[in-house]
Amino acid sequence: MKKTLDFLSLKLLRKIEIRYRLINSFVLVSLVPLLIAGIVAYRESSSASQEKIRIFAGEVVKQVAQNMLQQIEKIESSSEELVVSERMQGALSAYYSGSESDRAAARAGMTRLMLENYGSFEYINQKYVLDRKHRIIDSQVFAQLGNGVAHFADDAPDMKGRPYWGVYSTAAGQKSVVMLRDILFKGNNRLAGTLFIGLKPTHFSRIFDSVDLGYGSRLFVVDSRDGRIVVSGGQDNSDAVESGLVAAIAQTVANGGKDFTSYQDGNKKKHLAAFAPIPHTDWMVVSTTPLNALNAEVRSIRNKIILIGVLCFIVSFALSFIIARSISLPLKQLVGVMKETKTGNYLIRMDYEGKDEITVLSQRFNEMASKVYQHNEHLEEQVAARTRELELANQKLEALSATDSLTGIANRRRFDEALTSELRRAVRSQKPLALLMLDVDFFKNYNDRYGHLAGDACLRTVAQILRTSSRRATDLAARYGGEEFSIIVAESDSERAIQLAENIRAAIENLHIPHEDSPFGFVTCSIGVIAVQVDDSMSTDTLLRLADAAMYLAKSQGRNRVVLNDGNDITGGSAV
Ligand SMILES: Nc1nc2c(ncn2[C@@H]2O[C@H](COP(=O)(O)OP(=O)(O)OP(=O)(O)O)[C@@H](O)[C@H]2O)c(=O)[nH]1
Repeated sequence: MKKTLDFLSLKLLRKIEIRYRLINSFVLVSLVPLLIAGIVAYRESSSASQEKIRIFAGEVVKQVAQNMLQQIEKIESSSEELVVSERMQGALSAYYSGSESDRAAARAGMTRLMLENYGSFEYINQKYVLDRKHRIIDSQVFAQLGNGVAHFADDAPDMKGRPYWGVYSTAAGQKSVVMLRDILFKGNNRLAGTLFIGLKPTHFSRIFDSVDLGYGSRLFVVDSRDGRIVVSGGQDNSDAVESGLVAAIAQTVANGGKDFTSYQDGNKKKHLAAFAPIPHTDWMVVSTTPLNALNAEVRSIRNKIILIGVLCFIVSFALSFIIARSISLPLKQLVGVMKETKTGNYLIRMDYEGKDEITVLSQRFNEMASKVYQHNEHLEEQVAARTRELELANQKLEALSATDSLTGIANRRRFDEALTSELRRAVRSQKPLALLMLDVDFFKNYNDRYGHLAGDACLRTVAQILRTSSRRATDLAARYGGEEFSIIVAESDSERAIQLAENIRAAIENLHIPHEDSPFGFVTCSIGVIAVQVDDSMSTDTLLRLADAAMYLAKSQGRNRVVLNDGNDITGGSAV
């Protein structure tokens, strides 16, 4: 059970978008009960209408049959007195056995008798006495009428003493409801004649003329032997009923049914029929109701239900659409902004106005996005700070790697790089490049006398002089190694280079740093100078070698002096 539920709710339904799930559920919830109620109501009201007509029409036909019987019995009982009356019996005896004058008198007597008995009844339009051969015993009657009446009487079944009721139509089409009654001689019980009483059909139809069952119902009396309509109500002028009706009644009666049946007419349309037999006759009072008309009311209810259903569908669809939208749209928005964060955009925010779960979710998302954004910002700041620190450290490292730790001026590495690039530049610019090589005189002695630390201090002082002397941006003073220093002087001719070297030498000398183990009595230096027009063939080694040679020449010439090597020969300087 749980598995099925999980499969339906967590797997199958989740393949459908939320809004479609919601719309479907709304529509189902609103329509299914309505449909069920509608179908039930339709069925109920349909069978209720049929039941109503069954009871109502059943009662009506019974009542009409009752009233018809009363009328029939009334006619029958009055006729019974007439046929046994002395005047009728005497007139008939005279008719059969008297002379011609007696027969004529009998005819006249019977005519009078009939007039006296029935003349005052407006609803009786035919009143004859027929002889044994069914001829009308009245000389006034037309032969054609006489023949019709005779045929009618001939065709009537033997009712074994009871009156027969049938429908007689004249040649002119006038219809009468006729009672035929045998007249017997009282003395010998032999047949003397037949009483023919024709009544206007309206005499019976007025009984139910005013009865209206509604639903297009018809009410009539039918002869069950031939299906002919005896009398019918209202404007109904039909002569006979549909054949299906009589058969259906006969079938129903044969199956034990008493008062209700249904049948199909020639157009295959179904009708309901209530019937009630009129005792002592072959007649039935029948009421028929077309099922179609009966269901019209029900159909109208059904149509109303359909209309309400459609309206409910539209309303529920609109409602469910709005509600589904209120859920799915913010969810979609949420999914959208979440996707956006994949690109790193954490400044995006959800709009939230409401009190539902999605609002809470949106708020939480916004808070989370803010936090992530702040965290990222902080992280970026940290990274930037670290990068700056790293750059500074790198710069420091770079400076350190290019600086001599003792003197603070450029070291040998830095010097080599600078010399290489200045050499290239000088080749390109075709301007002279000068190089000074400086060595502290008798420095071993200085160390030995004053100690290594004093030696270091001395080297720092010399370096300071070099730094302050090489003020041009392109000049570079470096510790070449030990107590040796070098200065690159770019774009400089020998004159300026010698001048610079001389300034340095003099500056060191003028410091008068005591050096008791030097013939000068204080710290001095020897400087070799080169100032050359360089070309592609020249290397840094060549330059250094030339400068070195000049410097050693200065040493060999007595120290504390500047010697120029112009590339051709070495020009010895002298102590100033
Ligand atoms: N205090 C100190 N002494 C150093 C340093 N580097 C080299 N020296 C010393 O410098 C001295 C160089 O001596 P030498 O090359 O023999 O030459 P000199 O004594 O200067 O004599 P000349 O160069 O011929 O005038 C050595 O005694 C080294 O120990 C240093 O960083 N600090």
